[in-house]
Amino acid sequence: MAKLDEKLEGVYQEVLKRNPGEAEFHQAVLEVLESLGPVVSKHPEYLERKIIERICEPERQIIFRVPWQDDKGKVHINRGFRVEFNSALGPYKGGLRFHPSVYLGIIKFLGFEQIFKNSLTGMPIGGGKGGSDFDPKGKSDDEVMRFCQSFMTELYRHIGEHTDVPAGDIGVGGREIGYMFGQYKRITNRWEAGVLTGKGLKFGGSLVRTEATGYGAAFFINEALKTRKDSFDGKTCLVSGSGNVAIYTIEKIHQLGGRCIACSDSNGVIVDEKGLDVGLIKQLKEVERRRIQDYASFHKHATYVPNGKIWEIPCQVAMPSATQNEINGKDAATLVKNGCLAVGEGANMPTTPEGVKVFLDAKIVYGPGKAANAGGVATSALEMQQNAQRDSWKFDYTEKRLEDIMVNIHQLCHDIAEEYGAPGNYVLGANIAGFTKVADAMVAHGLV
Ligand SMILES: NC(=O)C1=CN([C@@H]2O[C@H](COP(=O)(O)OP(=O)(O)OC[C@H]3O[C@@H](n4cnc5c(N)ncnc54)[C@H](OP(=O)(O)O)[C@@H]3O)[C@@H](O)[C@H]2O)C=CC1
Ligand SMILES: O=C(O)CCC(=O)C(=O)O
Repeated sequence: MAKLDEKLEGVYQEVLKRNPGEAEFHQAVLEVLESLGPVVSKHPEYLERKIIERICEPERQIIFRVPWQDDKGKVHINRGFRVEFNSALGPYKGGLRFHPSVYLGIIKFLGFEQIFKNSLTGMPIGGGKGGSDFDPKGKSDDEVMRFCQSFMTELYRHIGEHTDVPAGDIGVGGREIGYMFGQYKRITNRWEAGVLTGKGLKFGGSLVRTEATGYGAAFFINEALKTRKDSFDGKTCLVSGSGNVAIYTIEKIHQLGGRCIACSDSNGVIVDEKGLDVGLIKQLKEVERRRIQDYASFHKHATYVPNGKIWEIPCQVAMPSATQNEINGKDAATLVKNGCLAVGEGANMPTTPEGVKVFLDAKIVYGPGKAANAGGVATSALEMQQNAQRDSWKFDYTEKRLEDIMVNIHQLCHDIAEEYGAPGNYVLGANIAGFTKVADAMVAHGLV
């Protein structure tokens, strides 16, 4: 682990003291602070004005009760969160996660990452994140609807197209966004498309938003491979998860000439050496809401490995697209030993600090989540633009906008890494580029 600059060490110790028990948040903060030593030497005003302390302290944290009834009439109480982290560049923007593991520390790490990611997109969006410890798995549509309505019955008073614009994340897709939009409209009596993104295409959604995070991550790694005179062509790839990000990462890798041979869920891994059948995965996961295990009953040549470890399968490109800390130091060493040339993070913070060190030391291509998966939120900002114009753009045009944004993000991270004497280090490039823009805006806004 890099040693922190003395002044930044003080900031970090304060973060630990003020936010006890929030391990994921501590991890996300430390990773950013490790990159900022040379920045604060060059810009002492950031320290004088306590910009870093301010960035580490959310502007507002909302925690609320979410009561709902299941189909049998039994009452359940979940906890809802929205952390409005930083609005220096625009309204708070970031997804909602519904997963039983959710607690304040996870929402804060995600919200903190979102500040820098959103800055990298070049769009006018601040950082925020929210969610609940509600588990949508195994719930009926009606149960999910009642939960979403109860969740929005509190959340509506904190959000708005110029204030805070939530979207999806783990466990929150088009169905959940639709129910929440309906409840927002009902409570406020406003048809305000820009209040949520990831909406259905018939009521203000944008083409390409569904595909954007996965496609964007593949575009980013494609750019990084080009700097090494390489491409996806003919590469064997692994993509963890089998949700929104995973599905469209696989699809774009195939379009770019690679072959994904495995994906996963929290129960196991599916391996298809012929290349995964994306159409089948979409049908199983998006339409029928089944488990990835069922893939093997449609393709007899594929194998399902219960509790399998996807990172043990030899590959040239790995795209973790499930959840945080899914690649540890040992997994990273295995990937590198097996010939992996590039890792692109579709998920947020999927690699532990030990794993990141392995990738950086090995000097393979390593695209950290806040840069590589920024295509989702960038396309959400494009959805906001279309809503503001009361317009809807064509698929090809919107996809080209996404690709251009990802090419720019790659270039920015690449150039900043070179400028700071660490060529090829996209972690440093993303942290410094993302941070500097927010910090300069905060300086300009005065002490707020
Ligand atoms: N959706 C978006 O636009 C964006 C998402 N991200 C990040 O991408 C990642 C995936 O999100 P998304 O695809 O939207 O979510 P989905 O809910 O669509 O899919 C999540 C996938 O990851 C697996 N998964 C989730 N939690 C765990 C866990 N604790 N252990 C093992 N597997 C797990 C799920 O398996 P199972 O069904 O078994 O739980 C599922 O296959 C997250 O890190 C998210 O923060 C980043 C940027 C934008
Ligand atoms: O589209 C959005 O607003 C949020 C996407 C998101 O949650 C993320 O980038 O992690």
